[in-house]
Amino acid sequence: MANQPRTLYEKIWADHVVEQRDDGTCLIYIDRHLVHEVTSPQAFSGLRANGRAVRRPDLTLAVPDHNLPTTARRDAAGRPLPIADPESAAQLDALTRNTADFGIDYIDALAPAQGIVHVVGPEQGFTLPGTTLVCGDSHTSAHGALGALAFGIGTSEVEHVLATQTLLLGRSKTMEVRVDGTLGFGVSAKDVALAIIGKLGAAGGTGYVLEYTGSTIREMSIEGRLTIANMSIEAGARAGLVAPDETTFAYLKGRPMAPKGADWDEAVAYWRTLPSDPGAVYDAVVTIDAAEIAPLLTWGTSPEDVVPITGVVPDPDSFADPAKRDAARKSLAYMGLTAGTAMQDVGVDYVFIGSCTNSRIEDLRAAAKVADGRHVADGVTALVVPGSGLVKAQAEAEGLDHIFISAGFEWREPGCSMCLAMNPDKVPPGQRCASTSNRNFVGRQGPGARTHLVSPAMAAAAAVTGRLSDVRNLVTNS
Ligand SMILES: CC(C)[C@H](C(=O)O)[C@@H](O)C(=O)O
Ligand code: SF4
Repeated sequence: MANQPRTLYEKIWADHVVEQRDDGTCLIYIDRHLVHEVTSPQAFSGLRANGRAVRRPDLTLAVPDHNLPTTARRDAAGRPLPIADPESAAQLDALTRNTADFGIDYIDALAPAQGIVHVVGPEQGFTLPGTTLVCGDSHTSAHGALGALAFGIGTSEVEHVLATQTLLLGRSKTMEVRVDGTLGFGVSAKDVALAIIGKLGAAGGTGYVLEYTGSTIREMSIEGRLTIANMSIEAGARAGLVAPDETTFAYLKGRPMAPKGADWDEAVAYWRTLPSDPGAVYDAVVTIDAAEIAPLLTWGTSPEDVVPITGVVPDPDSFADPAKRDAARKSLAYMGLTAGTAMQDVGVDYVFIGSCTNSRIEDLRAAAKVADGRHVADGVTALVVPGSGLVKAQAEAEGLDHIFISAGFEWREPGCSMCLAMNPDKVPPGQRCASTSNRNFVGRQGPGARTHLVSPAMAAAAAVTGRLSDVRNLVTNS
């Protein structure tokens, strides 16, 4: 059945099978491997212990992001500043040593291109359509926005890929997530991502690779697609794909690690063959009407706990499923919320604009548009953390840093920052944060921290009003 229509996932999979095993699993060739400081140290130790080399250092790229403080990295004289936390310093030193010893490309903490691994990959043109891409990090799903089959792996798999450039994998089921129509005023890719997770549930995508299709996705920038693919894992899916198109090619052309000259033309010709064939069959299909998506946010401690900003804190008793009722009760207690409270009546103490979900230039522009000419409300600490040094430089070239700083936001160095409590940027216990990141789990932003996931524009709206706010009341539709 050579001519049977195939999905994008099936095509990429078929092009990477090295060996099919009797139990149905396949040895899959891995084209790209991203490495960060948290999940790689034991993998390198394993290689050393077994006297192994990295098989394809040229297909491996390392960058520190999770542990790195986002305060100034050099003193006034330009000398590098030491990292205060000994554990972070040790992990960063280990990455520096490991990449040097094994001959791996390394964007170090002081390099202009340093940033969050999932911002850096696409930005450098390291992430390419039709490739298999892995990283010891769950949000590797982001890279699927460019049509790469990209997923997170554990540390032992990191070692396996370093040593062999392959992985033993079982096939996933496919789910089409179709979003059609025009997004309303004030509604962004983040709201689409939250709408999808709200609909699927945090486990709805388990066992599937999602493919995002439909006119809304087609019309979306790569930045927006990255936001959506990034959160695939929050719906339980291992990966999320967007078929490559002209938007993808325009984004990648000329990037430092993208193919050049005749190689580029050849690559684009291949990439054009990748989109799912008409009539290709998915194991499941979900459709969403873009016009029905409002600016959304989370109320609880799972990314599926989604409500429109015009809504209220739900009553746990309103959930049919007893497990969900119980979870909702616990969530409300943790979040310090009472059922029936209007979301817009909830005050915030912190605002975090950053993370691999929402720290690219378009995200910062959207937040700056709201911040422009306003001021962060009294008692609110607001951080803007660009996803990479290149995003930061671009934002500064556009004057966005001035807008943020004069509005009272802190303008930081790139890194994971307040997305997770692995570096000095933490939300104190009991404090509430409007955050553009992707996880609102218990303790995610610090022990006892309360997180509401929002879009960049909504985060800026919360910062300047001091409460969860409808961004549509703060910007004009022009
Ligand atoms: C630290 C890392 C392993 C982790 C992940 O896998 O995603 C982190 O990036 C996260 O977002 O929780
Ligand atoms: S920004 Fe957050 S979600 Fe992304 S890799 Fe870092 S810790 Fe994970």
